[in-house]
Amino acid sequence: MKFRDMSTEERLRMLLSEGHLDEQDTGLLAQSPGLPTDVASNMIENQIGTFPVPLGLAQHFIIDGKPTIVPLAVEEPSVIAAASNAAKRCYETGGFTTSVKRCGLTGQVVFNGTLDQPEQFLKEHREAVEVVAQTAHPSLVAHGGGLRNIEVLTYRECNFIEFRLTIDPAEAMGANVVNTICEAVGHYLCEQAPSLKLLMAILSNNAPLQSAHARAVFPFTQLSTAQMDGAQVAERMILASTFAEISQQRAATQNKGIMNGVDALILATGNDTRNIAAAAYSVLNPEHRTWTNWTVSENCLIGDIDIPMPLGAIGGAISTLPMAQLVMKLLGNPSASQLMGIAASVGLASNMAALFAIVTDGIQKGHMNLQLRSLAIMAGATGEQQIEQVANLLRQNVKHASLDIAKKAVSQIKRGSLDV
Ligand SMILES: CC(C)(COP(=O)([O-])OP(=O)([O-])OC[C@H]1O[C@@H](n2cnc3c(N)ncnc32)[C@H](O)[C@@H]1OP(=O)([O-])[O-])[C@@H](O)C(=O)NCCC(=O)NCCSC(=O)C[C@@](C)(O)CC(=O)[O-]
Ligand SMILES: NC(=O)C1=CN([C@@H]2O[C@H](COP(=O)(O)OP(=O)(O)OC[C@H]3O[C@@H](n4cnc5c(N)ncnc54)[C@H](OP(=O)(O)O)[C@@H]3O)[C@@H](O)[C@H]2O)C=CC1
Repeated sequence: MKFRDMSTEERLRMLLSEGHLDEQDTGLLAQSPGLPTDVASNMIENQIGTFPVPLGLAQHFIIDGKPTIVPLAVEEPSVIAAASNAAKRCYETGGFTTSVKRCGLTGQVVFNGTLDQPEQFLKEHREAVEVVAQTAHPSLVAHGGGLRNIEVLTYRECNFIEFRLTIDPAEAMGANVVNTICEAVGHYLCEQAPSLKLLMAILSNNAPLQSAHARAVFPFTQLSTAQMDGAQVAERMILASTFAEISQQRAATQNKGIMNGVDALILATGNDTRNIAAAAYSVLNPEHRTWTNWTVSENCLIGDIDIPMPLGAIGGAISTLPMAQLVMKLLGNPSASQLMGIAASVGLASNMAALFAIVTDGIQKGHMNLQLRSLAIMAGATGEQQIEQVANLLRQNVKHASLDIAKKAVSQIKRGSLDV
């Protein structure tokens, strides 16, 4: 029997019998916490288990005047603490204010060939294309979405013609919906112009029309440290962000920091993380290397983020994963537009906390402090008391904390020769 045709149980038995895994391993895989095997095995191919990551709650968020619990699914320590930390520092000024543009996704129907008068061709077939699009996915129109625009682009020098569709996915992320419509339109146009060869009919993950803006105001009083007053910290944070605009190396790190929160929220809601990353990074260029902007006004630091966020509140894994449904419930069952605003706010918060840390105490103080517990577990520490014992030991000389030192501490504790 082919691997693809086996049940999950049969695949585990095979891995066991061929010696790839032992019984403890297959027992771990069979547990599949939070996601029944019959759901998981129908979501992906060749499924053997699930891969849980921790789910936590970022606190102190007020978004558009509403206190919001923000569930984040993430494997990295300090991401949730950082987002909460930033949200707390703008709590008294009302938290995050968002605005969202949700005007449609782009579908590309691309042909190899030429047309003498492409504009005229489109004009003659526009109405029929609209009917084809609607018939391809009638329920989308019922949900308030559907085809919004068609334009034709010619690439004469390379012999391509593209019919570019703008499709409103209503509350869905919309990839399947858009692909279905594009393919139907592609086949229809082929029939109308036999000189054209359909090359592809596919969603574009460049989604400038599905983007979110968030703003937060951080009073200088919330930024001061033992060494610097709030105005100085704000100035240094702006400088750090300015440096990201001129240094590709720094921008990559700043953007990773923004994605810490965004990606964790996207994952937790069952949205497609690759889609959001592709859309977000596709708008960056040497003139615009990051999504945030920091300014100062009236004794406050003001943060803005503008980021493509083509996500959905329904469909795909959002509706299939029980955990994603639970997360949506914790978020107050937001609409797709509201979720876009929440994601942008978390991205802005993640950036704020990271900038604040790196221009004041440095990232290692806060981040490593939390990372040490992971290091202790990696070194083999078990149980709350042992993990904290090892983390404490590493904390005493945080600059030299390493897996080796952690392992030595664990073995000493296990032998009873270390008392921290
Ligand atoms: C780590 C902190 C938050 C400590 O910061 P702190 O000032 O010591 O925190 P605090 O103890 O004063 O607490 C402030 C709030 O933070 C939260 N908080 C604080 N600690 C915890 C915790 N243990 N568990 C849960 N929540 C925590 C919590 O909400 C708390 O308020 P409270 O609820 O207590 O009233 C701070 O140093 C920080 O924000 N650092 C930034 C960490 C960061 O950005 N991590 C991401 C990983 S690094 C990275 O990926 C890329 C990066 C950073 O390089 C990107 C870039 O360079 O731009
Ligand atoms: N390039 C990319 O990024 C690609 C991504 N994907 C994947 O596609 C999936 C997302 O596609 P998507 O089309 O959103 O998901 P679905 O295929 O699940 O489609 C969404 C469905 O939700 C139903 N629905 C119910 N209520 C609403 C509403 N209010 N608004 C809109 N739809 C509603 C509709 O079906 P009904 O008829 O029942 O009402 C609709 O067809 C993700 O899993 C993604 O990973 C796939 C291909 C490419």
